[in-house]
Amino acid sequence: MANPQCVYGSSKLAGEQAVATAGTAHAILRTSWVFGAHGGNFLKTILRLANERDQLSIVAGQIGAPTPASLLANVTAHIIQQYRRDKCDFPSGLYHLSCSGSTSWYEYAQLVVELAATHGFPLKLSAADIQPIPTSGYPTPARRPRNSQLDCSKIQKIFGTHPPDWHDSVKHVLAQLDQR
Ligand SMILES: NC(=O)C1=CN([C@@H]2O[C@H](COP(=O)(O)OP(=O)(O)OC[C@H]3O[C@@H](n4cnc5c(N)ncnc54)[C@H](OP(=O)(O)O)[C@@H]3O)[C@@H](O)[C@H]2O)C=CC1
Ligand SMILES: Cc1cn([C@H]2C[C@H](O)[C@@H](COP(=O)(O)OP(=O)(O)O[C@H]3O[C@@H](C)C(=O)[C@@H](O)[C@H]3O)O2)c(=O)[nH]c1=O
Repeated sequence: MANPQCVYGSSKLAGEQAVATAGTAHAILRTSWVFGAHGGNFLKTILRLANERDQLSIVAGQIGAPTPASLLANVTAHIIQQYRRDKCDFPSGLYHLSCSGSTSWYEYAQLVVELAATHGFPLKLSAADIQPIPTSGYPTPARRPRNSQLDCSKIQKIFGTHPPDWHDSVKHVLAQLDQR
């Protein structure tokens, strides 16, 4: 059951409820820790900071699954195609969609720096210079969930989605950034 921890979470839940009660076919996708080659996101923040600083402190007490924007785009396109095919039988509802596996922000940052080094990105630090810290060590105005993992079995069963492992998606985006 949803239990929003902050104003952002409450606003997302209100949006979901408005869509679900609007009386039309719909698919609501809940996701986590979105990243990609475009726009701002944690992966790109770490690449920038790793080129500016010789040490980083990253929260280790929050877990989740990094999820590429491309997965969300591809699955959304697939769902829309299915809606066009079977309008009357469309399985409207709320779905979870994230990569498989899970990690902490700390381990995620370490992998980003390790991969960045193999691609020859400019870096002032290595993965060993990243320190794990508790959530209290990185205070933010909005409370962050300790566990952002999502059970994605429903979208797998209904739409046949098989999310990739988060490591592979991070590797793919680093390779994309390398080609720029
Ligand atoms: N980032 C994450 O980890 C997660 C994000 N989400 C949800 O995914 C969605 C996208 O998040 P994220 O990519 O991080 O957000 P960003 O703030 O990076 O991007 C939001 C995008 O929406 C556009 N936008 C904002 N308002 C409007 C509007 N009124 N009409 C049309 N376009 C608009 C912005 O356009 P412009 O650039 O022109 O301002 C921008 O391109 C949000 O709903 C967020 O709550 C959910 C879970 C995790
Ligand atoms: C830059 C930085 C971040 N962090 C931590 C803070 C936070 O817990 C975590 C991620 O920080 P960010 O500011 O990138 O991301 P944050 O805004 O917390 O990310 C969230 O965005 C919203 C929209 C969501 O829905 C979530 O799924 C999630 O992706 O990393 C550090 O510990 N040290 C650092 O130097």
